[in-house]
Order: sequence, then C-alpha cells, then structure tokens
Amino acid sequence: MTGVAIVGASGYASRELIRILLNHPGAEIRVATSRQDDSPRVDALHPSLAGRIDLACEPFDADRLAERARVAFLALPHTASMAVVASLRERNVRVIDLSADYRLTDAQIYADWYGHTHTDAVGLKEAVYGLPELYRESIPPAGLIANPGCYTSTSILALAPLIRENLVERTGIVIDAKSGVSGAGRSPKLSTHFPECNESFSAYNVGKHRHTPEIDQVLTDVGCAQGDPVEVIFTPHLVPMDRGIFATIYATPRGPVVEHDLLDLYRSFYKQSPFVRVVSHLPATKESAFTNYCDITVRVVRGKVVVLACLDNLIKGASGVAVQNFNLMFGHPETTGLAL
Ligand SMILES: NC(=O)C1=CN([C@@H]2O[C@H](COP(=O)(O)OP(=O)(O)OC[C@H]3O[C@@H](n4cnc5c(N)ncnc54)[C@H](OP(=O)(O)O)[C@@H]3O)[C@@H](O)[C@H]2O)C=CC1
Ligand SMILES: CC(=O)N[C@@H](CCC(=O)OP(=O)(O)O)C(=O)O
Repeated sequence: MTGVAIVGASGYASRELIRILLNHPGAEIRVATSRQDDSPRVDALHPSLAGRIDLACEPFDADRLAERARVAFLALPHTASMAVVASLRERNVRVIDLSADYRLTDAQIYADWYGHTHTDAVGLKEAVYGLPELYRESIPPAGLIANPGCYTSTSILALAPLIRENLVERTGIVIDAKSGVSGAGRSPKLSTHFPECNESFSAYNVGKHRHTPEIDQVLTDVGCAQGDPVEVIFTPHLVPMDRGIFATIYATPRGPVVEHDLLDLYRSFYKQSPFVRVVSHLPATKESAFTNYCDITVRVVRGKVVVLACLDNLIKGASGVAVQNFNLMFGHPETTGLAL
C-alpha cells in the first residue's frame, strides 16, 4: 500500500482524485493539506465524500508529509506548485503535479505565457510530461510528473495520430474548444458567477490562452521526425455546463485522405491505450462525463480533416490521468482504480 498526500485538498480536482483513490487497492490517503485555519475534515470540504474518509486537513509541511507519504498529488494553482516541489523532491517524495508549472520545458516560454518567472529550474529539467498515451515509457521511473492540462489532453490526443504520420499541415490547425465551468476551479470569480455564465456561451483569451504553447510543444515533439514545429490556433470557450471539454479541430491534409482509413489509423494508434475510445459516431460530453475516457472521431469535410474529441476535464483532464500516472509509477496496471 502506498501512502499518498493530496496537497490542495479542498479544490474540485482533489475531490475527484480522492473519490478515485478511495477505491484504489494500492493507495492510502494519509495526508490532505489546506491553508484553512480550522483543519477542516475532508468530508466537510466535500460533503459528497461523507462517510468515506476519516481525515482532517493540515497545513502543508514537507517533513510531516514525507513521514507518511511516498507520493504527493499537487492540486494547487500554478506558481503555488513550484513553491513546494523542491522541498518534496529533497525528501524523496515523488510528485504528480496537476498544475501547469512543469509542463513547458522552456522557462522563458513559461514566463511569456504565464507572466511569472519560473523559480525551479531543477524541477523543470526533471519533470516528465504525464500523458501516458504518448509518454508511457518515460513515466514509471519519474520523480516529478507534469500532469497535462484538460484542454491540452483533448487537443493533443485528437491530433497526435495525424501529426505523427505527417498527414496534415503543421500550421493553421484550428482548435475550437469548449469547457464546462468546473474547468475554472472552485474559487469564485466574476466570470464563473452563476448569473454571468448561466445561459451564456463565450470565448475567452483568444490568441493568448496559456494552453497554446503546451499543445504546440507536445505536438512538435510527437512529430519531431518530420522537423517543422506545430503551431495551433487555439480558441477556448466557456459553456454553461458543470463539466466536460469538447474540441472541434480543423486541419488541412497534405495529400488525399479517406475517412475510414483515418479512423483505422486512430484505432491502431490507440490500440494499447485503454482510455482512448476511437468511436465512429459523433461523441458527446455526456458519454465521457464521470469517466477516464477521451472519445475521439474523425471526418473528412470538403477537403479538410475535422477531428472531434471530448473528455471529462476533472477526470481524464486532471485526476484520472494523475491516477494513470500513479499506476505506471508504482507498478500497477494502468487501469487500476479507474473503472469509473
Ligand atoms: N479544474 C479542472 O478542470 C482542471 C484543473 N487543473 C489544474 O489542477 C489544479 C487544481 O485545480 P482545481 O481543483 O480546479 O482548483 P481549485 O481552485 O478548485 O482548488 C485549488 C486549491 O488549491 C488551494 N490553493 C489556492 N491557492 C493557493 C496558494 N496560493 N497556495 C497554496 N494553496 C492554494 C486551495 O485550497 P485552500 O484554500 O483550502 O488552501 C484550493 O482549494 C490547478 O493547477 C488547475 O489548473 C488541471 C486540469 C483540469
Ligand atoms: C474553464 C477554464 O477557465 N478553464 C481553465 C483551464 C483548465 C485548467 O485548469 O487547466 P490547466 O491546469 O491546464 O491550467 C482556463 O482556461 O484557464
């Protein structure tokens, strides 16, 4: 049994993570942290967990955490993660970071898109990008996992087969993505206040969303045999639903393409990946909600390739993939605990 710590236990991603780990035969949650003064019980923070966990939150303390846990899941906002990772790695605690702090390999690109200087160069070097479908071999020995973002997982999984096989142009790929409101986290903000977002559908951060360089970086790596960098046009939207990401992606083929051949390519590309379902119908967020699946299909429309993909932002986009990474790091079958 592996002792686990949940750092930032009061948030939405943590709630899902705790729910999954409570059913995991190889994990025991021994530490939960929060900055709240009164040491709240986890089930007081998340009433849906009532009767399932008997643990109170405590302030973050690396020494006390390392006495009880071999791995820490960090569900903190970006910049808060990089402030604690070194203290955990020095104590030999393995880290799965759900924030964006270790996903971009270049500190300057991080500063350009996040508006903060990166303060942990050692961690940036050590981090492994935790998208098992693409980096399964690198994850088992990793000390620090950069868990991918929710929009990014959807977009990267949707495009990886086309990029790896060099079937589409690498610039001018349009990713039109929509997210449910839980994607913005639990802390209240004006844009996610009920009267602002209910019955409303809006785009945001057009041309400057911080997931753009993450998608570019990973897809460029996926297609590195062919050299040219990938540059996507990524437009996120907020939709008035609780959870789910849906991406409609348009790419220009480099030569003639046939829809059923593309579907075969996707099936073959993901045949070892239990959480990617290549479907022939048009997927919907309801079909992947509360699961660790990413559902993908592909169409050819008037000479363009159109890929449609969706997943649950809190599970396959955050906590579920974090548990996939935990499984690979600690020698469990990748699907353990994830038959949701
Ligand atoms: N929501 C989603 O769909 C996804 C989220 N992520 C990432 O996962 C991480 C967690 O997201 P989510 O659960 O949605 O966020 P929430 O806002 O719901 O929770 C974050 C938690 O972190 C703690 N926290 C906030 N600020 C600080 C700080 N400065 N220092 C220490 N702790 C802090 C808070 O706990 P307290 O106040 O009790 O200390 C808070 O509950 C984020 O990095 C997010 O980008 C990734 C993919 C998808
Ligand atoms: C709806 C909404 O606001 N979504 C968040 C992204 C979700 C998330 O937190 O993902 P990362 O960890 O990858 O940043 C946003 O656009 O910033």
